[in-house]
Amino acid sequence: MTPVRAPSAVREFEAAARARLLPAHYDYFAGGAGEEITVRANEAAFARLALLPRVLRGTGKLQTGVTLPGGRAAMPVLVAPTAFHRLAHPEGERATARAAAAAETVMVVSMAATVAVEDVAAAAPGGTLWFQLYIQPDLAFTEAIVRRAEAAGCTALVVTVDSPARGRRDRDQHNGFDDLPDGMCCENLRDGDRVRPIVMSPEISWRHVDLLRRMTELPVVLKGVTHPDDARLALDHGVAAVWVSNHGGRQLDTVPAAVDLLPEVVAAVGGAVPVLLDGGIRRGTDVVKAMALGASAVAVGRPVIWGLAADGERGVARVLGLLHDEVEHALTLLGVASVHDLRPGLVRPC
Ligand SMILES: Cc1cc2nc3c(=O)[nH]c(=O)nc-3n(C[C@H](O)[C@H](O)[C@H](O)COP(=O)(O)O)c2cc1C
Ligand SMILES: CCCCCCCCCCC(=O)C(=O)O
Repeated sequence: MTPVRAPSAVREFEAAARARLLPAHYDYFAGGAGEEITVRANEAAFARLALLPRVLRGTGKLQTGVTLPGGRAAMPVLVAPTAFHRLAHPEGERATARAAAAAETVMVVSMAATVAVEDVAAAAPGGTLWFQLYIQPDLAFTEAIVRRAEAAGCTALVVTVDSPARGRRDRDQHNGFDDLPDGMCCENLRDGDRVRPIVMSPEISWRHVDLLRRMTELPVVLKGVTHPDDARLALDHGVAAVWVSNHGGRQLDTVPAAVDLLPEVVAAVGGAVPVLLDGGIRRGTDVVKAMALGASAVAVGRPVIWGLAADGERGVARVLGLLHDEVEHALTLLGVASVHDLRPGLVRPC
């Protein structure tokens, strides 16, 4: 009998995950807004970028660690906030957090997590957690959530600003996916004996970012910036980092690929704060391309879900391990010793 091999590339986890997930749940994780043009563009844009290695650089020991406002990570790949991990695996966000801590990277806990942020933190003592927030129009409730994140030991707040409304997800509408199974809920939305719905409000504005900054000492990272003018405004409003993201193509369809937006945002930020990026990262070569174009670190959403659904904590650990190994391998072949030495000249369109 032919032995079944463990996936040797991140992309292989998707098939393993799909085989284990209910079809409607697979569609929720994999899908995006509208025609999913942006979903596809995110990955395709990396394929259109070529790497141009240098030779005989005597690089020796490699350096993949990065220091960010909310702490240090041993690899430049963070776990992006994604909702509903218990749909993928019974251990849910606990398993993800353990794997992220073992990889010594940051896990951004979604406000829509199916395990409470306190329990995620308890599952992975010593891990670095950031908390992702959708600012709720009820500011007292927003503040209560921020206090929980602080008390749980989160070291940064990631405020998602690309969601003044929910994306139109055709797959979810077709599948009638509009509720979580019994016994599962957004645990961070508990308010006394009820669980509030997440409100995505078009009324949220820069004024709320200012309010939030006054509410907490935690560094505020703005996730979902695509326009360079917004990156400049973010600096005016004192954010600690700008996160370029089109939400994995799940919000406004036909927004350009995230990596194509990166250079203009990096230029607008001008080194004042770190710039993070997510969307379509599936290989170590994608990571080094993004960093060569100015990202301080990147994050992965779906790859973590695929690892979790395929094999729980072990699957997430393998996904993160593969990406780490591939980053090191790409650095070696590029003739670059440190992720901090990646420069735009190493990348060109093809
Ligand atoms: C299933 C799923 C759920 C997500 N949930 C959230 C969320 O709760 N909060 C958030 O800010 N972004 C959320 N995102 C967006 C991710 O943080 C990230 O921007 C995106 O997944 C990156 O693209 P990638 O999946 O190609 O890596 C979600 C993405 C997916 C795929
Ligand atoms: C269970 C039915 C859907 C409820 C929608 C809540 C959205 C939570 C935010 C998750 C997210 O950002 C995403 O991209 O999905």
